[in-house]
Amino acid sequence: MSKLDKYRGIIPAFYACYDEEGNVSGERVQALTQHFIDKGVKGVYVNGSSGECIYQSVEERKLIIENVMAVAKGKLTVINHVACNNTKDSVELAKHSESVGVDAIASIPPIYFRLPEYSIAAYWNAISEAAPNTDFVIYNIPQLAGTALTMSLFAEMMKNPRVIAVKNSSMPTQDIQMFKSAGLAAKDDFVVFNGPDEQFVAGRAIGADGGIGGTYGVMPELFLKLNDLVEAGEKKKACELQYAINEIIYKMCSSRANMYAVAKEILRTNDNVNIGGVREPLENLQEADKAIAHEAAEMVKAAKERYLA
Ligand SMILES: CC(=O)N[C@H](C=O)[C@@H](O)[C@H](O)[C@H](O)CO
Ligand SMILES: CC(=O)C(=O)O
Repeated sequence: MSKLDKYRGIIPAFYACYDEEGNVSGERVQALTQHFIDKGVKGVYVNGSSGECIYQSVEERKLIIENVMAVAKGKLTVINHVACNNTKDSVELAKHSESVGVDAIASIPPIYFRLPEYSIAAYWNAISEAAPNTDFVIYNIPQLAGTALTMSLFAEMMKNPRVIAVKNSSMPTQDIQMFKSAGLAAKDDFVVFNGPDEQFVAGRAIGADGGIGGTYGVMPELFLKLNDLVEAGEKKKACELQYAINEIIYKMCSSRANMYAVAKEILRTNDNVNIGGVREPLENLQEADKAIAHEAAEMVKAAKERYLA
């Protein structure tokens, strides 16, 4: 058993939880956390893209992780994404994360300005130093961040003993292999998380230890089953379930509204968990989007009946 086994499995990306006025709701954060515990997932990835972190204040992000920890402590592996695009605020969130006892902190690179690699490394290392007893996860999501994790930057970050994983959301699954191989060459153990939910089976096949995903939250049972099939070497069944999951994701992405608004409507419909809407400029649901969300919710139910029997 490795110290890093707590990261190996299905880790839903936590959604932003708002009240009816659009304010962060601690109560709803706790309800969603409990919902994920009941579903049996390995952990949660808080305050990431799916958590709408780039539209939230430092204080709101503290409130969110405090409420997650109030329910999840000892029951889930908790990874808190702390990047704020400036070192000072990110350091503050890293410190706070350690004080509330998260398992790991994570960070994207700084966005907007194209910074040299030594500045990105300095940013990540400053954040990591602010949580000296907490694991650190590099978040590689070049299509949104505008900066990719290169092998030279990765090699530089391997010098930091707290860096234990990459959450890889780039589209080439080969990137997973590259980080996994280089990580294991540098350290006794190293974790790579699959990012693109639509490629879970492929990502696991090429070396991902598990996954962190933005759509797991509306169908955790299906991803848990998918992970079991991969572990059992049931390639044909795994592909069949992956295809069914992908149809659900394509449906979720077919609305005018933001995908997370659709995800929240599915949670309300299928699971009776109400975490509000999305924060502007993300687009909330109009009637046509609600119909799409309800179709997706039905597809989730049908897939559960078909594949979990
Ligand atoms: C670009 C992006 O946001 N990727 C997420 C994290 O890696 C995924 O989990 C997606 O939300 C998911 O694959 C749906 O497209
Ligand atoms: C995985 C993902 O969607 C997130 O960063 O929240």
